[in-house]
Amino acid sequence: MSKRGMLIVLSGPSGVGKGTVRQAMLQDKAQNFKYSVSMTTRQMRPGEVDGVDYYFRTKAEFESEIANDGMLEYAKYVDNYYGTPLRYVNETLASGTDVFLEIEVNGAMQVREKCPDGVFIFLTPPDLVSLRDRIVKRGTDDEATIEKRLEKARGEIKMMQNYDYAVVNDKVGLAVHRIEKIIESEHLRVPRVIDTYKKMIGVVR
Ligand SMILES: Nc1ncnc2c1ncn2[C@@H]1O[C@H](COP(=O)(O)OP(=O)(O)OP(=O)(O)O)[C@@H](O)[C@H]1O
Ligand SMILES: Nc1nc2c(ncn2[C@@H]2O[C@H](COP(=O)(O)O)[C@@H](O)[C@H]2O)c(=O)[nH]1
Repeated sequence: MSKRGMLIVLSGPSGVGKGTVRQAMLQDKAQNFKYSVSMTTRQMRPGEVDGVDYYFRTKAEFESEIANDGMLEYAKYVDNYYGTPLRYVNETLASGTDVFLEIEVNGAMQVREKCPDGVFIFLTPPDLVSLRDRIVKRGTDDEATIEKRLEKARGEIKMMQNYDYAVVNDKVGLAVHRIEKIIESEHLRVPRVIDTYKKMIGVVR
């Protein structure tokens, strides 16, 4: 039986750079995880592609997925639904491949309940001024939305205590390196490798 994949959850306030870091990690051919594309009811931003950046759905479609138990987790964030389709995560983990979720804190806590052996990483900004700068420079949100996102950021940063690791995104390359080290170490944790060694002991005897 092949070993089950590891679930990696990355959270952090809006604009901290989760998407940027994840994309940089996906460029690294040595990384062997699949990104789980989320579902959302928010408007598509210029350049975003349905099925790549998100599955863009209506509120009714999203609520029907919830009713059909199709979501691993979901949350409302700044007036829209966001959630993780369950089937892709289950199938990918079962095939032995790691799955990477990039989700906000309330959804992450739902995942924590359901998958306590996941690895929960919180990406932090160096400070709140840099966070604001990043959201403003990204240019995807109007002033009112930026304020709502920043207001949420303080509460989200408090939730860091519920995560296993905190990684500062000062420089993208450094943040990527830190997360890659975490993933590498997590793969070596005894509960994850014990089955392999049990087999070895069986052969020795
Ligand atoms: N280390 C960094 N230094 C400076 N700018 C950065 C850094 N990391 C990301 N950025 C910039 O910050 C902006 C926000 O990044 P990104 O969209 O990846 O954030 P996010 O956390 O995924 O946001 P959201 O949760 O809203 O989707 C982008 O313009 C990105 O280029
Ligand atoms: N609980 C979930 N949160 C998610 C998911 N996908 C993305 N997100 C988070 O939503 C906010 C806003 O994202 P944006 O693309 O509108 O800037 C951000 O914190 C994302 O990480 C999900 O499936 N579940």
